Amino acid sequence: MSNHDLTCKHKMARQNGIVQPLLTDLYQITMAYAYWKSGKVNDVAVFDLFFRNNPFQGEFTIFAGLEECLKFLQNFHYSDSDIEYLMQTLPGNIEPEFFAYLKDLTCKDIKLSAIEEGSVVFPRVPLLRVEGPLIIAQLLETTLLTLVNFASLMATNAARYRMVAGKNVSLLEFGLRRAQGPDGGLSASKYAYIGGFDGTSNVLAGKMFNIPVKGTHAHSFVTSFSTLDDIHSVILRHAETQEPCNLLDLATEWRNRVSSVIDISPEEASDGELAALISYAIAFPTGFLALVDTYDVKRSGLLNFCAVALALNDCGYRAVGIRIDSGDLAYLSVLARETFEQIAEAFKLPWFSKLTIVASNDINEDTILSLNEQGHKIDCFGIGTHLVTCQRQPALGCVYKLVEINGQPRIKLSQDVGKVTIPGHKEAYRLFGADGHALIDLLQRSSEPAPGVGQKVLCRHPFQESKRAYVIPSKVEHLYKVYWKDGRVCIQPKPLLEVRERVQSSLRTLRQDIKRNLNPTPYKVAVSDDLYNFIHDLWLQNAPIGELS
Ligand SMILES: Nc1ncnc2c1ncn2[C@@H]1O[C@H](COP(=O)(O)OP(=O)(O)OP(=O)(O)O)[C@@H](O)[C@H]1O
Ligand SMILES: O=P(O)(O)OC[C@H]1O[C@H](OP(=O)(O)OP(=O)(O)O)[C@H](O)[C@@H]1O
Ligand SMILES: O=C(O)c1cccnc1
Ligand SMILES: [Mg+2]
Repeated sequence: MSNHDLTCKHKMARQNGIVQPLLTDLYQITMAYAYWKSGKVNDVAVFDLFFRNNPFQGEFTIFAGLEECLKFLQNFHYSDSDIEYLMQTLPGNIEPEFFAYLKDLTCKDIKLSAIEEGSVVFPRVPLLRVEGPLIIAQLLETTLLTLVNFASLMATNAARYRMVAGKNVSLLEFGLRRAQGPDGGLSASKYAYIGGFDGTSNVLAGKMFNIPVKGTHAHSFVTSFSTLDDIHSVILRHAETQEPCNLLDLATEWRNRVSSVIDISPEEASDGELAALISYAIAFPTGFLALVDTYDVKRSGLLNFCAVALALNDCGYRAVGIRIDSGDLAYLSVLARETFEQIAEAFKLPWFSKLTIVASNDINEDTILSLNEQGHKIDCFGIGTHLVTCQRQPALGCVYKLVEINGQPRIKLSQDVGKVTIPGHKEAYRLFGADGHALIDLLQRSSEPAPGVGQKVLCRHPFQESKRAYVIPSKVEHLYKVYWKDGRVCIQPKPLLEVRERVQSSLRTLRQDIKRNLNPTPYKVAVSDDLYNFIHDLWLQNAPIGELS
């Protein structure tokens, strides 16, 4: 296991090169031309980016991806080859002046307001508000969505794993091999860390984002050894005296002694496995964490591991622990802990009882909950597939909707009331109760005064007339800050470690019933009375009156 230096100074790391203006849907560029052709170059728009439902049958979401959005705005520029490609690809009738216009486009006239990255967020409350020239704001849609959707889904997924695992268990992300391609894997590692994982096996993610990189070894390392003769060198120098120690002799002797303590015959244990573990211990005497389930955890892996760990102890080194990657993880972790306790007792080595037990193999939220009920003795979960592919819900449905143009509100109607957009330039506030918990998120028109502490505010359900409540907040948090304006980043994004801490502090403001795994209570999102009337007046103005025949 290796630890990464966390004290490294934060800098806005370079963006994955794939994030560029052409990483968008064709229709954004064709619309840009049609806007341009129809004289909308000076139109000013407001777009909201929001989601409609929390993922994973939960009642909260973690907002992530903001830092990457800022880097995208900062670097937004069509290169010569981009323009050349568009000229070849778009229909031949497109006027050359449009390409000249695209060539000079930047995000200098865009203003981006956002909720702080790592915050808990809720349906319908915009995460980003993008204001500026219609054409440019429109061109940003797909890329901003792709940067926020998976990031927030992953961070939420990871935060849920952290909640069920509890704070005393380590969580490692092992998903790169199973992720949705290289970019999915890289993003998964970054946002798993933000959501509360402690490290990743993904080395590039470690380098790019300054995330601790950790790992053990695979079954192939064990199966590549067949007999004790496969050991290349049996010598390890003592940690202090530098005297050469024969680790094979020591481990063989210890295997006999351990076998009588735990009542497992050394004949049953695999010599190939012992050879592999000795070789691994010689390579990593200070980081000996061995996979013990290649043949049989009880009859071979544990015995061989204890033998090598005790041999290492004779050479002045302490082993780290084991990983179990198959079988009944509750039963095997309890068995391993009992074995370590027996050895600690028999050979007067109290630290042996505290050796780390890592478990992996298709683990998900439900597995962890079940293992908790069974009283497992696992210190660390290594989690891949379910975490990084977000198998339980593979997409967060963030959308990007026009809510105002040239100062005029816009509404998108739908048969499905939940899909009707909330029009106009709005502010969002989080109102807290006397016990410090967040009570409700309130959307208001930007022209309204902010709700005041100790003042009674009428909070209304955006679409159900009879659902309303008075709230007297003991604290009011304005959710938006301007992150990008006049062509520059106004608030530097926080280092990853601080965003990771923000996730936990933000989650602490939620009542437990909102966070529980089974049938959580919904958190309320409301609109002011003013905004309620504004929505419904606009709705009536825009909804066609049908004719019955
Ligand atoms: N005690 C337990 N309670 C609940 N789920 C468990 C427990 N132990 C393991 N699991 C989960 O059960 C599944 C077992 O997977 P599977 O049936 O493939 O068995 P396996 O042990 O991997 O088999 P194999 O030896 O073939 O690799 C995994 O998803 C694992 O996380
Ligand atoms: O199970 P996940 O949550 O995706 O975690 C990652 C898995 O990747 C590794 O082996 P791999 O699955 O490649 O092979 P194995 O199952 O045969 O061990 C590891 O041993 C885990 O099992
Ligand atoms: O380091 C490990 O143990 C590891 C890394 C990736 C996938 N499975 C396990
Ligand atoms: Mg596996």
